[in-house]
Amino acid sequence: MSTLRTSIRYINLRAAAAVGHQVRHSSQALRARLEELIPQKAARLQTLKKEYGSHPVQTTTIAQVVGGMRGMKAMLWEGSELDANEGIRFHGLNLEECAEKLPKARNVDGSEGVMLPEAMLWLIMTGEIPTTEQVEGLAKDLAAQAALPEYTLKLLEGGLPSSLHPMTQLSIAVASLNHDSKFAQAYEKGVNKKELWKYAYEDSITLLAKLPAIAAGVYKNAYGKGLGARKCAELAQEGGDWTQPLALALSGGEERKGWADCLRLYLALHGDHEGGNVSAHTSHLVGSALADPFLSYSAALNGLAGPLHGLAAQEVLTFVKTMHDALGADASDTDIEGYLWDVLNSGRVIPGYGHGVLRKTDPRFTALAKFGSSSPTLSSDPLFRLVQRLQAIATPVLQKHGKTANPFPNVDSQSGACMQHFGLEEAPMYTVVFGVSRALGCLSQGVWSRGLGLPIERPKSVSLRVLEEGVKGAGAGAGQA
Ligand SMILES: CC(=O)SCCNC(=O)CCNC(=O)[C@H](O)C(C)(C)COP(=O)(O)OP(=O)(O)OC[C@H]1O[C@@H](n2cnc3c(N)ncnc32)[C@H](O)[C@@H]1OP(=O)(O)O
Ligand SMILES: O=C([O-])CC(=O)C(=O)O
Repeated sequence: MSTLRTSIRYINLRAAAAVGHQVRHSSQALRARLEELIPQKAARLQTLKKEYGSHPVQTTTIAQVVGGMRGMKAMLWEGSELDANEGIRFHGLNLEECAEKLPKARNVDGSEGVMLPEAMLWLIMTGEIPTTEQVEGLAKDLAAQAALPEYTLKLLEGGLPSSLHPMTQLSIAVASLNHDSKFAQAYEKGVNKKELWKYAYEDSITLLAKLPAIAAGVYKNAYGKGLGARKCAELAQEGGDWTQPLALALSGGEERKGWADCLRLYLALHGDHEGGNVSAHTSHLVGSALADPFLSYSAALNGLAGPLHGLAAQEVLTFVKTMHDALGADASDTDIEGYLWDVLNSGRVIPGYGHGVLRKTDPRFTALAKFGSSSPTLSSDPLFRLVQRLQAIATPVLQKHGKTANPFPNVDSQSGACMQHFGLEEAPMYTVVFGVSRALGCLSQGVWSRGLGLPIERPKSVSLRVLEEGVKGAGAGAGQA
Protein backbone atom coordinates (compact mmCIF):
# COMPACT_ATOMS: atom_id res chain seq x y z
CA MET A 1 0.00 0.00 0.00
CA SER A 2 2.88 2.40 0.47
CA THR A 3 3.13 2.77 -3.33
CA LEU A 4 -0.52 3.82 -3.43
CA ARG A 5 -0.08 6.35 -0.66
CA THR A 6 2.89 7.98 -2.34
CA SER A 7 1.19 8.13 -5.67
CA ILE A 8 -1.92 10.00 -4.62
CA ARG A 9 -0.12 12.91 -3.06
CA TYR A 10 -0.03 14.85 -6.28
CA ILE A 11 -1.60 18.13 -5.32
CA ASN A 12 -0.11 18.15 -1.88
CA LEU A 13 -3.28 18.39 0.13
CA ARG A 14 -1.67 16.66 3.05
CA ALA A 15 1.40 18.81 2.80
CA ALA A 16 -0.88 21.84 2.99
CA ALA A 17 -2.56 20.41 6.07
CA ALA A 18 0.82 19.67 7.65
CA VAL A 19 1.80 23.34 7.56
CA GLY A 20 -1.48 24.26 9.17
CA HIS A 21 -2.89 25.77 5.97
CA GLN A 22 -6.68 25.59 5.91
CA VAL A 23 -7.77 24.27 2.52
CA ARG A 24 -11.10 25.91 1.69
CA HIS A 25 -14.08 23.68 1.22
CA SER A 26 -14.51 24.72 -2.35
CA SER A 27 -17.68 22.92 -3.31
CA GLN A 28 -19.15 25.51 -0.89
CA ALA A 29 -17.06 28.22 -2.54
CA LEU A 30 -18.27 27.08 -5.96
CA ARG A 31 -21.86 27.15 -4.73
CA ALA A 32 -21.34 30.61 -3.27
CA ARG A 33 -20.02 31.84 -6.62
CA LEU A 34 -23.06 30.38 -8.39
CA GLU A 35 -25.27 32.14 -5.88
CA GLU A 36 -23.79 35.42 -7.16
CA LEU A 37 -23.79 34.51 -10.85
CA ILE A 38 -27.22 32.91 -11.24
CA PRO A 39 -29.35 35.99 -10.41
CA GLN A 40 -27.26 38.09 -12.82
CA LYS A 41 -27.79 35.71 -15.70
CA ALA A 42 -31.43 35.11 -14.79
CA ALA A 43 -32.03 38.87 -15.01
CA ARG A 44 -30.35 39.00 -18.46
CA LEU A 45 -32.54 36.13 -19.60
CA GLN A 46 -35.71 37.84 -18.33
CA THR A 47 -34.82 41.03 -20.22
CA LEU A 48 -34.06 39.10 -23.41
CA LYS A 49 -37.34 37.18 -23.16
CA LYS A 50 -39.38 40.30 -22.40
CA GLU A 51 -37.86 42.57 -25.03
CA TYR A 52 -36.97 40.15 -27.81
CA GLY A 53 -39.08 37.06 -27.10
CA SER A 54 -40.57 37.05 -30.59
CA HIS A 55 -37.29 37.77 -32.39
CA PRO A 56 -36.60 34.88 -34.85
CA VAL A 57 -33.38 32.89 -34.30
CA GLN A 58 -33.54 31.10 -37.67
CA THR A 59 -35.96 29.52 -40.09
CA THR A 60 -36.60 25.82 -39.59
CA THR A 61 -36.55 23.71 -42.72
CA ILE A 62 -38.18 20.40 -43.55
CA ALA A 63 -34.69 18.94 -43.92
CA GLN A 64 -34.04 19.80 -40.28
CA VAL A 65 -37.35 18.45 -39.01
CA VAL A 66 -36.84 15.08 -40.71
CA GLY A 67 -33.04 15.10 -40.46
CA GLY A 68 -32.31 14.80 -36.78
CA MET A 69 -32.76 18.56 -36.19
CA ARG A 70 -29.23 19.11 -37.49
CA GLY A 71 -28.17 22.75 -37.10
CA MET A 72 -31.49 23.72 -35.50
CA LYS A 73 -30.91 26.20 -32.68
CA ALA A 74 -33.42 25.07 -30.11
CA MET A 75 -31.86 24.95 -26.68
CA LEU A 76 -30.15 27.20 -24.13
CA TRP A 77 -26.79 25.72 -23.03
CA GLU A 78 -24.20 27.63 -21.07
CA GLY A 79 -21.09 25.47 -20.51
CA SER A 80 -19.61 25.25 -24.01
CA GLU A 81 -20.17 26.07 -27.67
CA LEU A 82 -19.13 24.00 -30.68
CA ASP A 83 -17.78 25.52 -33.86
CA ALA A 84 -17.89 23.25 -36.91
CA ASN A 85 -14.29 24.07 -37.85
CA GLU A 86 -12.58 25.04 -34.63
CA GLY A 87 -14.21 22.54 -32.30
CA ILE A 88 -15.27 23.01 -28.73
CA ARG A 89 -14.84 26.18 -26.67
CA PHE A 90 -15.54 26.33 -22.95
CA HIS A 91 -16.81 29.85 -22.22
CA GLY A 92 -14.74 31.10 -25.13
CA LEU A 93 -11.58 29.09 -24.37
CA ASN A 94 -10.45 26.47 -26.86
CA LEU A 95 -8.79 23.28 -25.69
CA GLU A 96 -5.27 24.60 -25.99
CA GLU A 97 -6.16 27.67 -23.95
CA CYS A 98 -7.86 25.48 -21.32
CA ALA A 99 -4.78 23.23 -21.17
CA GLU A 100 -2.61 26.26 -20.62
CA LYS A 101 -4.76 28.19 -18.16
CA LEU A 102 -6.48 25.62 -15.95
CA PRO A 103 -4.75 24.37 -12.78
CA LYS A 104 -2.83 21.17 -13.44
CA ALA A 105 -1.96 17.99 -11.63
CA ARG A 106 1.39 17.75 -9.92
CA ASN A 107 3.05 14.42 -10.62
CA VAL A 108 4.67 12.32 -7.92
CA ASP A 109 8.11 13.26 -9.27
CA GLY A 110 7.22 16.95 -8.93
CA SER A 111 6.70 17.60 -12.64
CA GLU A 112 3.59 19.38 -13.90
CA GLY A 113 0.89 17.13 -15.31
CA VAL A 114 -2.18 17.94 -17.39
CA MET A 115 -5.23 20.13 -16.63
CA LEU A 116 -7.47 18.77 -13.91
CA PRO A 117 -11.04 17.76 -14.82
CA GLU A 118 -12.31 19.31 -11.58
CA ALA A 119 -10.81 22.61 -12.80
CA MET A 120 -12.75 22.08 -16.03
CA LEU A 121 -15.89 21.58 -13.92
CA TRP A 122 -15.32 24.95 -12.27
CA LEU A 123 -14.82 26.60 -15.65
CA ILE A 124 -17.92 24.97 -17.17
CA MET A 125 -20.10 25.92 -14.18
CA THR A 126 -18.93 29.50 -13.65
CA GLY A 127 -17.17 30.61 -16.84
CA GLU A 128 -14.15 31.46 -14.66
CA ILE A 129 -10.68 29.97 -14.29
CA PRO A 130 -10.36 28.65 -10.75
CA THR A 131 -7.31 29.11 -8.57
CA THR A 132 -5.24 26.08 -7.56
CA GLU A 133 -6.55 26.51 -4.02
CA GLN A 134 -10.17 26.47 -5.20
CA VAL A 135 -9.56 23.30 -7.19
CA GLU A 136 -7.80 21.62 -4.28
CA GLY A 137 -10.70 22.42 -2.01
CA LEU A 138 -13.20 21.14 -4.53
CA ALA A 139 -11.23 17.91 -4.96
CA LYS A 140 -11.15 17.51 -1.19
CA ASP A 141 -14.92 17.88 -0.94
CA LEU A 142 -15.48 15.42 -3.75
CA ALA A 143 -13.16 12.93 -2.04
CA ALA A 144 -15.04 13.28 1.23
CA GLN A 145 -18.26 12.10 -0.46
CA ALA A 146 -16.73 9.35 -2.62
CA ALA A 147 -18.13 6.37 -0.68
CA LEU A 148 -21.16 4.63 -2.16
CA PRO A 149 -24.27 3.75 -0.17
CA GLU A 150 -24.75 0.07 0.60
CA TYR A 151 -27.68 -0.28 -1.85
CA THR A 152 -25.45 0.84 -4.75
CA LEU A 153 -22.55 -1.31 -3.56
CA LYS A 154 -24.89 -4.31 -3.51
CA LEU A 155 -25.64 -3.77 -7.20
CA LEU A 156 -21.95 -3.58 -8.08
CA GLU A 157 -20.86 -6.46 -5.87
CA GLY A 158 -22.76 -9.23 -7.55
CA GLY A 159 -26.26 -7.75 -7.61
CA LEU A 160 -26.04 -7.06 -11.34
CA PRO A 161 -24.94 -9.90 -13.62
CA SER A 162 -21.31 -9.59 -14.73
CA SER A 163 -22.52 -10.17 -18.31
CA LEU A 164 -24.64 -6.99 -18.24
CA HIS A 165 -23.00 -4.31 -20.41
CA PRO A 166 -20.88 -1.99 -18.26
CA MET A 167 -22.86 1.03 -19.52
CA THR A 168 -26.11 -0.53 -18.30
CA GLN A 169 -24.47 -1.21 -14.94
CA LEU A 170 -23.27 2.40 -14.79
CA SER A 171 -26.70 3.77 -15.65
CA ILE A 172 -28.44 1.57 -13.05
CA ALA A 173 -25.93 2.44 -10.32
CA VAL A 174 -26.30 6.17 -11.04
CA ALA A 175 -30.11 5.93 -11.04
CA SER A 176 -30.01 4.07 -7.71
CA LEU A 177 -28.56 7.18 -6.03
CA ASN A 178 -31.94 8.83 -6.59
CA HIS A 179 -32.87 6.96 -3.37
CA ASP A 180 -31.32 9.84 -1.37
CA SER A 181 -31.78 12.73 -3.79
CA LYS A 182 -31.91 16.06 -1.95
CA PHE A 183 -33.53 17.59 -5.04
CA ALA A 184 -36.38 15.04 -5.07
CA GLN A 185 -36.88 15.49 -1.31
CA ALA A 186 -36.93 19.28 -1.65
CA TYR A 187 -39.48 19.12 -4.44
CA GLU A 188 -41.66 16.79 -2.39
CA LYS A 189 -41.49 19.18 0.57
CA GLY A 190 -42.68 22.01 -1.68
CA VAL A 191 -39.47 24.07 -1.68
CA ASN A 192 -39.86 27.27 -3.74
CA LYS A 193 -38.80 26.51 -7.33
CA LYS A 194 -36.36 29.44 -7.24
CA GLU A 195 -34.39 27.52 -4.61
CA LEU A 196 -34.32 24.17 -6.44
CA TRP A 197 -30.98 24.84 -8.14
CA LYS A 198 -29.28 24.59 -4.73
CA TYR A 199 -30.52 21.03 -4.31
CA ALA A 200 -29.63 20.20 -7.92
CA TYR A 201 -26.13 21.46 -7.11
CA GLU A 202 -25.90 19.32 -3.97
CA ASP A 203 -26.98 16.17 -5.83
CA SER A 204 -24.61 17.01 -8.71
CA ILE A 205 -21.60 17.27 -6.39
CA THR A 206 -22.67 14.02 -4.71
CA LEU A 207 -22.89 12.26 -8.07
CA LEU A 208 -19.57 13.63 -9.33
CA ALA A 209 -17.95 12.54 -6.07
CA LYS A 210 -19.25 8.99 -6.42
CA LEU A 211 -18.79 8.43 -10.15
CA PRO A 212 -15.15 7.25 -9.93
CA ALA A 213 -16.07 4.61 -7.32
CA ILE A 214 -19.08 3.57 -9.42
CA ALA A 215 -16.89 3.13 -12.51
CA ALA A 216 -14.37 1.13 -10.47
CA GLY A 217 -17.23 -0.98 -9.13
CA VAL A 218 -18.57 -1.61 -12.65
CA TYR A 219 -15.10 -2.75 -13.76
CA LYS A 220 -14.77 -5.19 -10.88
CA ASN A 221 -18.33 -6.49 -11.25
CA ALA A 222 -18.08 -6.94 -15.03
CA TYR A 223 -14.53 -8.28 -15.32
CA GLY A 224 -13.43 -9.23 -11.79
CA LYS A 225 -10.56 -6.79 -12.22
CA GLY A 226 -9.31 -3.69 -10.47
CA LEU A 227 -9.73 -2.61 -6.86
CA GLY A 228 -13.51 -2.13 -6.90
CA ALA A 229 -15.78 0.59 -5.56
CA ARG A 230 -15.01 0.41 -1.82
CA LYS A 231 -11.25 0.63 -2.29
CA CYS A 232 -11.58 3.41 -4.87
CA ALA A 233 -13.59 5.48 -2.37
CA GLU A 234 -11.08 4.69 0.41
CA LEU A 235 -8.22 5.87 -1.80
CA ALA A 236 -10.12 9.08 -2.55
CA GLN A 237 -10.46 9.76 1.14
CA GLU A 238 -6.70 9.47 1.62
CA GLY A 239 -6.32 12.73 -0.35
CA GLY A 240 -5.51 13.63 -3.92
CA ASP A 241 -7.46 14.61 -6.98
CA TRP A 242 -10.67 13.32 -8.52
CA THR A 243 -8.93 11.12 -11.10
CA GLN A 244 -6.08 9.45 -9.27
CA PRO A 245 -8.15 6.94 -7.22
CA LEU A 246 -9.96 5.87 -10.39
CA ALA A 247 -6.66 5.44 -12.23
CA LEU A 248 -5.38 3.24 -9.42
CA ALA A 249 -8.62 1.31 -9.05
CA LEU A 250 -8.62 0.49 -12.78
CA SER A 251 -4.95 -0.56 -12.78
CA GLY A 252 -5.43 -2.81 -9.74
CA GLY A 253 -3.33 -0.47 -7.58
CA GLU A 254 -0.36 -0.52 -9.93
CA GLU A 255 1.33 2.82 -10.58
CA ARG A 256 1.57 3.05 -14.40
CA LYS A 257 3.58 6.03 -15.57
CA GLY A 258 1.43 8.35 -17.65
CA TRP A 259 -1.87 6.58 -16.93
CA ALA A 260 -3.35 9.03 -14.42
CA ASP A 261 -2.49 11.96 -16.69
CA CYS A 262 -3.98 10.17 -19.70
CA LEU A 263 -7.19 9.68 -17.72
CA ARG A 264 -7.22 13.29 -16.44
CA LEU A 265 -6.81 14.60 -19.96
CA TYR A 266 -9.55 12.30 -21.24
CA LEU A 267 -11.94 13.36 -18.44
CA ALA A 268 -11.27 17.07 -18.98
CA LEU A 269 -11.61 16.87 -22.78
CA HIS A 270 -14.92 15.00 -22.80
CA GLY A 271 -16.58 17.11 -20.09
CA ASP A 272 -18.95 18.99 -22.36
CA HIS A 273 -19.72 19.30 -26.08
CA GLU A 274 -22.48 21.89 -26.09
CA GLY A 275 -26.10 20.88 -25.58
CA GLY A 276 -27.27 19.13 -28.72
CA ASN A 277 -25.33 15.87 -28.49
CA VAL A 278 -27.42 12.88 -27.45
CA SER A 279 -26.23 12.57 -23.86
CA ALA A 280 -26.39 16.29 -23.06
CA HIS A 281 -29.73 16.77 -24.75
CA THR A 282 -31.15 13.75 -22.92
CA SER A 283 -30.09 14.97 -19.49
CA HIS A 284 -31.51 18.41 -20.36
CA LEU A 285 -34.83 16.97 -21.49
CA VAL A 286 -35.29 14.60 -18.56
CA GLY A 287 -34.17 17.27 -16.08
CA SER A 288 -36.68 19.69 -17.55
CA ALA A 289 -39.47 17.50 -16.15
CA LEU A 290 -37.79 18.12 -12.76
CA ALA A 291 -36.50 14.56 -12.52
CA ASP A 292 -33.53 14.78 -10.14
CA PRO A 293 -29.88 14.93 -11.35
CA PHE A 294 -29.33 11.18 -10.76
CA LEU A 295 -32.27 10.19 -12.94
CA SER A 296 -31.48 12.83 -15.56
CA TYR A 297 -27.86 11.74 -15.84
CA SER A 298 -28.73 8.05 -15.81
CA ALA A 299 -30.96 8.72 -18.82
CA ALA A 300 -28.09 10.57 -20.51
CA LEU A 301 -25.87 7.53 -20.01
CA ASN A 302 -28.35 5.36 -21.89
CA GLY A 303 -27.94 7.66 -24.88
CA LEU A 304 -24.18 7.72 -24.49
CA ALA A 305 -24.33 3.92 -24.74
CA GLY A 306 -25.43 4.16 -28.39
CA PRO A 307 -22.81 3.13 -30.99
CA LEU A 308 -23.24 6.34 -33.00
CA HIS A 309 -22.43 8.36 -29.86
CA GLY A 310 -20.22 7.35 -26.89
CA LEU A 311 -20.16 3.63 -27.60
CA ALA A 312 -18.10 4.48 -30.70
CA ALA A 313 -15.09 4.57 -28.34
CA GLN A 314 -15.64 0.85 -27.73
CA GLU A 315 -16.43 0.18 -31.39
CA VAL A 316 -13.25 1.85 -32.63
CA LEU A 317 -10.91 -0.29 -30.59
CA THR A 318 -12.69 -3.49 -31.57
CA PHE A 319 -12.63 -2.32 -35.19
CA VAL A 320 -8.93 -1.43 -35.18
CA LYS A 321 -7.96 -4.65 -33.37
CA THR A 322 -10.02 -6.80 -35.75
CA MET A 323 -8.43 -5.04 -38.72
CA HIS A 324 -4.97 -5.47 -37.21
CA ASP A 325 -5.63 -9.20 -36.63
CA ALA A 326 -7.14 -9.68 -40.12
CA LEU A 327 -4.43 -7.85 -42.06
CA GLY A 328 -1.42 -8.56 -39.87
CA ALA A 329 1.21 -6.17 -38.54
CA ASP A 330 2.74 -5.60 -42.01
CA ALA A 331 -0.50 -4.52 -43.75
CA SER A 332 0.06 -2.08 -46.60
CA ASP A 333 -2.00 1.10 -47.11
CA THR A 334 -3.73 -0.65 -50.00
CA ASP A 335 -4.71 -3.57 -47.72
CA ILE A 336 -6.18 -1.13 -45.21
CA GLU A 337 -7.98 0.81 -47.93
CA GLY A 338 -9.55 -2.42 -49.24
CA TYR A 339 -10.63 -3.35 -45.70
CA LEU A 340 -12.33 0.04 -45.26
CA TRP A 341 -14.18 -0.28 -48.57
CA ASP A 342 -15.45 -3.72 -47.50
CA VAL A 343 -16.86 -2.14 -44.35
CA LEU A 344 -18.55 0.69 -46.27
CA ASN A 345 -19.88 -1.60 -48.99
CA SER A 346 -21.48 -3.84 -46.39
CA GLY A 347 -23.53 -0.84 -45.16
CA ARG A 348 -21.60 -0.26 -41.92
CA VAL A 349 -19.96 2.92 -40.65
CA ILE A 350 -16.28 3.45 -39.98
CA PRO A 351 -16.39 4.10 -36.26
CA GLY A 352 -14.52 7.14 -35.00
CA TYR A 353 -15.11 9.11 -38.22
CA GLY A 354 -17.77 11.68 -39.00
CA HIS A 355 -19.65 14.10 -36.79
CA GLY A 356 -23.04 15.74 -36.52
CA VAL A 357 -21.50 19.23 -36.26
CA LEU A 358 -17.72 19.15 -36.73
CA ARG A 359 -16.35 19.52 -40.25
CA LYS A 360 -12.64 19.20 -39.40
CA THR A 361 -10.55 16.82 -37.31
CA ASP A 362 -11.86 16.91 -33.75
CA PRO A 363 -9.41 18.98 -31.63
CA ARG A 364 -9.98 16.46 -28.81
CA PHE A 365 -8.58 13.78 -31.15
CA THR A 366 -5.59 16.06 -31.77
CA ALA A 367 -5.07 16.68 -28.04
CA LEU A 368 -5.03 12.95 -27.25
CA ALA A 369 -2.79 12.26 -30.26
CA LYS A 370 -0.37 14.94 -29.04
CA PHE A 371 -0.36 13.43 -25.56
CA GLY A 372 0.33 9.97 -27.02
CA SER A 373 3.03 11.17 -29.35
CA SER A 374 4.88 12.80 -26.46
CA SER A 375 4.88 9.57 -24.44
CA PRO A 376 7.85 7.35 -25.36
CA THR A 377 5.87 4.15 -24.72
CA LEU A 378 2.45 5.12 -26.08
CA SER A 379 3.90 6.60 -29.25
CA SER A 380 5.39 3.22 -30.15
CA ASP A 381 2.27 1.19 -29.27
CA PRO A 382 1.16 -0.70 -32.44
CA LEU A 383 -2.54 0.15 -32.03
CA PHE A 384 -1.84 3.80 -31.28
CA ARG A 385 0.33 3.93 -34.41
CA LEU A 386 -2.35 2.21 -36.47
CA VAL A 387 -4.94 4.81 -35.38
CA GLN A 388 -2.55 7.59 -36.45
CA ARG A 389 -1.89 5.88 -39.75
CA LEU A 390 -5.56 5.22 -40.39
CA GLN A 391 -6.26 8.96 -40.58
CA ALA A 392 -4.33 9.36 -43.81
CA ILE A 393 -6.15 6.39 -45.36
CA ALA A 394 -9.70 6.59 -44.02
CA THR A 395 -10.29 10.29 -44.77
CA PRO A 396 -9.69 9.97 -48.56
CA VAL A 397 -11.74 6.74 -48.62
CA LEU A 398 -14.68 8.50 -46.95
CA GLN A 399 -14.27 11.48 -49.28
CA LYS A 400 -14.41 9.16 -52.28
CA HIS A 401 -17.39 7.31 -50.77
CA GLY A 402 -19.04 10.73 -50.86
CA LYS A 403 -21.71 10.42 -48.18
CA THR A 404 -20.08 11.51 -44.96
CA ALA A 405 -20.30 15.24 -44.31
CA ASN A 406 -17.19 15.08 -42.14
CA PRO A 407 -14.59 12.52 -43.31
CA PHE A 408 -12.21 13.36 -40.44
CA PRO A 409 -11.62 11.52 -37.17
CA ASN A 410 -13.58 12.35 -34.02
CA VAL A 411 -12.34 11.90 -30.46
CA ASP A 412 -13.56 8.31 -30.17
CA SER A 413 -10.98 7.29 -32.78
CA GLN A 414 -8.19 7.95 -30.36
CA SER A 415 -9.31 7.25 -26.83
CA GLY A 416 -9.39 3.45 -26.78
CA ALA A 417 -5.93 3.14 -28.29
CA CYS A 418 -4.58 5.29 -25.44
CA MET A 419 -6.46 3.47 -22.68
CA GLN A 420 -5.58 -0.05 -23.84
CA HIS A 421 -1.92 0.95 -23.81
CA PHE A 422 -2.12 1.66 -20.08
CA GLY A 423 -3.73 -1.72 -19.42
CA LEU A 424 -7.45 -0.95 -19.63
CA GLU A 425 -8.08 -3.48 -22.37
CA GLU A 426 -11.81 -4.08 -21.97
CA ALA A 427 -13.29 -1.87 -24.70
CA PRO A 428 -16.79 -1.58 -23.11
CA MET A 429 -15.12 0.33 -20.27
CA TYR A 430 -14.15 3.22 -22.53
CA THR A 431 -17.71 4.50 -22.68
CA VAL A 432 -17.94 4.10 -18.90
CA VAL A 433 -14.96 6.45 -18.54
CA PHE A 434 -16.70 8.77 -21.02
CA GLY A 435 -19.75 8.61 -18.74
CA VAL A 436 -17.67 9.73 -15.76
CA SER A 437 -16.50 12.74 -17.76
CA ARG A 438 -19.71 13.87 -19.46
CA ALA A 439 -21.28 14.38 -16.02
CA LEU A 440 -19.21 17.59 -15.72
CA GLY A 441 -21.18 19.32 -18.45
CA CYS A 442 -24.59 17.70 -18.10
CA LEU A 443 -24.82 18.26 -14.34
CA SER A 444 -23.52 21.84 -14.59
CA GLN A 445 -26.23 22.68 -17.09
CA GLY A 446 -28.82 20.99 -14.87
CA VAL A 447 -27.91 23.40 -12.07
CA TRP A 448 -28.10 26.38 -14.43
CA SER A 449 -31.37 25.23 -15.95
CA ARG A 450 -32.98 25.17 -12.53
CA GLY A 451 -31.27 28.43 -11.56
CA LEU A 452 -32.61 30.15 -14.69
CA GLY A 453 -36.03 28.60 -14.20
CA LEU A 454 -36.09 26.99 -17.65
CA PRO A 455 -39.42 25.29 -18.39
CA ILE A 456 -40.24 21.72 -19.31
CA GLU A 457 -39.10 20.87 -22.87
CA ARG A 458 -42.00 20.19 -25.14
CA PRO A 459 -41.30 20.86 -28.82
CA LYS A 460 -44.00 20.41 -31.44
CA SER A 461 -43.96 17.32 -33.60
CA VAL A 462 -45.56 17.15 -37.05
CA SER A 463 -46.72 14.28 -39.19
CA LEU A 464 -45.69 13.69 -42.80
CA ARG A 465 -49.19 14.73 -43.85
CA VAL A 466 -48.79 18.14 -42.20
CA LEU A 467 -45.40 18.68 -43.85
CA GLU A 468 -46.78 17.70 -47.26
CA GLU A 469 -49.76 20.02 -46.88
CA GLY A 470 -47.44 22.83 -45.87
CA VAL A 471 -45.50 22.70 -49.15
CA LYS A 472 -48.53 22.46 -51.46
CA GLY A 473 -48.12 25.21 -54.00
CA ALA A 474 -44.45 25.84 -53.20
CA GLY A 475 -42.06 25.38 -56.13
CA ALA A 476 -39.89 22.22 -56.20
CA GLY A 477 -36.60 22.83 -54.40
CA ALA A 478 -38.03 25.74 -52.42
CA GLY A 479 -37.54 23.78 -49.23
CA GLN A 480 -33.91 22.80 -49.73
CA ALA A 481 -31.73 23.29 -46.65
C1 LIG B 1 -18.37 11.50 -29.00
C2 LIG B 1 -19.19 11.27 -30.25
O1 LIG B 1 -20.34 10.96 -30.15
S1 LIG B 1 -18.42 11.48 -31.74
C3 LIG B 1 -19.33 10.47 -32.88
C4 LIG B 1 -19.04 9.03 -32.64
N1 LIG B 1 -19.70 8.15 -33.62
C5 LIG B 1 -19.00 7.53 -34.60
O2 LIG B 1 -17.80 7.68 -34.74
C6 LIG B 1 -19.81 6.60 -35.48
C7 LIG B 1 -19.48 6.82 -36.96
N2 LIG B 1 -20.00 8.08 -37.41
C8 LIG B 1 -21.32 8.25 -37.72
O3 LIG B 1 -22.12 7.32 -37.71
C9 LIG B 1 -21.81 9.64 -38.12
O4 LIG B 1 -20.74 10.36 -38.69
C10 LIG B 1 -22.39 10.43 -36.93
C11 LIG B 1 -23.50 9.66 -36.23
C12 LIG B 1 -21.32 10.74 -35.89
C13 LIG B 1 -22.96 11.75 -37.44
O5 LIG B 1 -24.08 11.46 -38.23
P1 LIG B 1 -24.64 12.47 -39.33
O6 LIG B 1 -24.61 13.86 -38.80
O7 LIG B 1 -25.96 11.97 -39.78
O8 LIG B 1 -23.51 12.33 -40.45
P2 LIG B 1 -23.58 12.69 -42.00
O9 LIG B 1 -24.50 13.84 -42.24
O10 LIG B 1 -22.18 12.82 -42.43
O11 LIG B 1 -24.26 11.39 -42.63
C14 LIG B 1 -24.48 11.30 -44.01
C15 LIG B 1 -24.32 9.86 -44.45
O12 LIG B 1 -22.95 9.48 -44.25
C16 LIG B 1 -22.90 8.32 -43.48
N3 LIG B 1 -21.74 8.37 -42.59
C17 LIG B 1 -21.45 9.30 -41.67
N4 LIG B 1 -20.34 8.97 -40.99
C18 LIG B 1 -19.92 7.80 -41.53
C19 LIG B 1 -18.84 6.94 -41.23
N5 LIG B 1 -17.99 7.20 -40.23
N6 LIG B 1 -18.71 5.81 -41.96
C20 LIG B 1 -19.58 5.55 -42.95
N7 LIG B 1 -20.63 6.30 -43.27
C21 LIG B 1 -20.80 7.42 -42.54
C22 LIG B 1 -24.16 8.36 -42.63
O13 LIG B 1 -24.47 7.09 -42.10
C23 LIG B 1 -25.16 8.90 -43.63
O14 LIG B 1 -25.52 7.83 -44.45
P3 LIG B 1 -27.06 7.72 -45.02
O15 LIG B 1 -27.24 8.95 -45.86
O16 LIG B 1 -27.04 6.44 -45.79
O17 LIG B 1 -27.95 7.72 -43.83
O1 LIG C 1 -21.30 16.59 -30.30
C1 LIG C 1 -21.75 15.47 -30.61
O2 LIG C 1 -22.82 15.32 -31.24
C2 LIG C 1 -21.03 14.23 -30.29
C3 LIG C 1 -19.76 14.47 -29.55
O3 LIG C 1 -18.71 14.65 -30.12
C4 LIG C 1 -19.83 14.54 -28.09
O4 LIG C 1 -20.93 14.50 -27.53
O5 LIG C 1 -18.78 14.64 -27.44
